[in-house]
Amino acid sequence: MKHQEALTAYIASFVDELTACGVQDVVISPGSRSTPLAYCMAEHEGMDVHLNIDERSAAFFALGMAKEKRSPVAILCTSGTAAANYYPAIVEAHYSRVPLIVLTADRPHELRDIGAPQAIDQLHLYGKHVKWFVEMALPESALSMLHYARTIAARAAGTAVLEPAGPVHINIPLREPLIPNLADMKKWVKASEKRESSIDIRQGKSALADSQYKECLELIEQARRGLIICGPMDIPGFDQAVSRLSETTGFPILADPLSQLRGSGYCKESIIEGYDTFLKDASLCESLKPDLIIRFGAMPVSKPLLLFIKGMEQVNHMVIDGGLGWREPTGMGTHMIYCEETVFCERLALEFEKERNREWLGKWKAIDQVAKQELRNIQDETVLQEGKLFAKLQSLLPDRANLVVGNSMPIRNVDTFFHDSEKEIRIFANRGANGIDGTISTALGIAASSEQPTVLALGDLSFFHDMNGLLAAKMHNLNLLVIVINNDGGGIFSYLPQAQEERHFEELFGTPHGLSFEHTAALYGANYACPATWDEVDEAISSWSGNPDFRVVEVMTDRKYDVETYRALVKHVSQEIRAMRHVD
Ligand SMILES: Cc1ncc(C[n+]2csc(CCOP(=O)(O)OP(=O)(O)O)c2C)c(N)n1
Ligand SMILES: C=C(O[C@H]1C=C[C@H](C(=O)CCC(=O)O)[C@@H](C(=O)O)[C@@H]1O)C(=O)O
Ligand SMILES: [Mg+2]
Repeated sequence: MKHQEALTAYIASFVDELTACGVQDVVISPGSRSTPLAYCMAEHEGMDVHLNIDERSAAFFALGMAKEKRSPVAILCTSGTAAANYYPAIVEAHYSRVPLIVLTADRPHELRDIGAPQAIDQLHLYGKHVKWFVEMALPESALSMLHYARTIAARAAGTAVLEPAGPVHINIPLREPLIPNLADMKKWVKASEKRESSIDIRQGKSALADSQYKECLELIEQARRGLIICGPMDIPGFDQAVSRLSETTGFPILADPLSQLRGSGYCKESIIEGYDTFLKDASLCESLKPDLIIRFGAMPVSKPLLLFIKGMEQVNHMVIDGGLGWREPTGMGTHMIYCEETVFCERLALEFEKERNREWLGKWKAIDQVAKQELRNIQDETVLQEGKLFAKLQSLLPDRANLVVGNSMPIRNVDTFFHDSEKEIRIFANRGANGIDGTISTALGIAASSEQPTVLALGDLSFFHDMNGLLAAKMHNLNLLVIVINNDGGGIFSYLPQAQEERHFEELFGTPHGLSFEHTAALYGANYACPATWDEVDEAISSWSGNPDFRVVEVMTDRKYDVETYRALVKHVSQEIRAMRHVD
């Protein structure tokens, strides 16, 4: 009895504190050692349990939920390789600053490193990819230990959301028998809350030091050809603040598809979306050289933009990072400013009420308009082509939706072709580590926590990589439109230098597999369509928009044709821009 009492009191207190600190969703994968936590979480009214059998999928599912909710989600698994399967999603959470509470049940110390079953070394299992690691003490019912359990829970939740947000790992050794007494759970929760409510771990918004403020003000005041560059980020209200900064400084905003600025009503006048295409033209880059760069968020998807910045010798390049990190791969940053991004914009925008020169902004907007106009010619394509699919997508989506985009070519096609959106589309992708794993599960986590319909667009290898993840849609009756662009392999490699070498290319990089996914859709209970014409694509997607369900739409394309079409279009864009009068 003593053992069960200690187990129940301790775990119930821990779980109650997690919910009190805002952790109200947990993705649980089945196991025995994690039994007391699973039972108490399922029993606790403040905790929603989402069962996901495959731990790799489960962790990405939680990642998607946490991204959509902008708050921490817990994951719980048993000991052994179950815990190791969490690792890919933890890496992505680390680099994309998503708060996860990783709970791994473990064998007690006497069963470690002696050949006992399902006992691996789980201490610091995820290395530097978690912000904090702790191994909890074994359960005890002393009040001080119940307070300790609460403190660990509160510290984990608080640490996960402190900037830069990220995953924290709690390893929980548990001795058999593992069944708690759920009838006593409420009693112990009450008994252990005999103290102030959960520890309040707060963080002030990082502000701008006066000395930095003065220097930023001076640099902006002196600049005549400033650029605001917004990479992947998701800060509610930032769009209005950065739009104000652009308005008062006259600086254009180069907006990555994951900046949440494309489609924002605030930035229409100053947003530039076609830069990935026209910055491929080296001579044009020269005429667009800025005298100041102010960069927010992670590094944009666009490699041409990265190369453009890398060519900026003698240009002041401010990186504004409220997450106190170092996301500066260009090597050209001159000022690393640890200030909350919206605070920075609001503080500095106020200083420039007077009218500023608009020619520079006008030049960028004119070039961008020509580029986007020419890119829209992709609509003339008659065969199924990946670029046209993304160009059409925004007209086919509902007015408010989540668009989750796979890495490799899908995110680059969104960058190139998804613009001038009049709809409220939140765009998500796993750009922390650019993995092709876990994409389906991430999208289903977003679908599970969002009120809006969710669409996933990804490649065939990315689809193959996480087919297991589809089970969550079937188990939890989730709606998701999965658009899989099947070019029978890794299309992106056809854009890379590897494609110059015929030998071994298909074997090592193209990796054709000959799969189509109709049976996969059937296995997981999804509706399925494989449109053969653009009219059928329109029907398959727009009919879903009208009545969302769980649907796989497989669009067959040709890798070689897609590269040729894209390159011809880029060339044409460049020619049209050179033909413009005042672009010197
Ligand atoms: C887990 C993981 N494995 C391998 C890679 C390397 N990689 C990047 S893109 C790519 C091919 C992706 O193919 P697909 O999803 O079909 O997209 P496509 O390039 O055809 O658009 C690969 C293997 C990766 N980024 N992540
Ligand atoms: C496939 C991998 O990722 C590579 C894919 C594309 C990148 C690239 O060069 C794209 C070119 C463009 O967008 O114009 C490449 C890079 O960033 O250098 C990535 O490494 C991979 O396995 O790394
Ligand atoms: Mg592919």
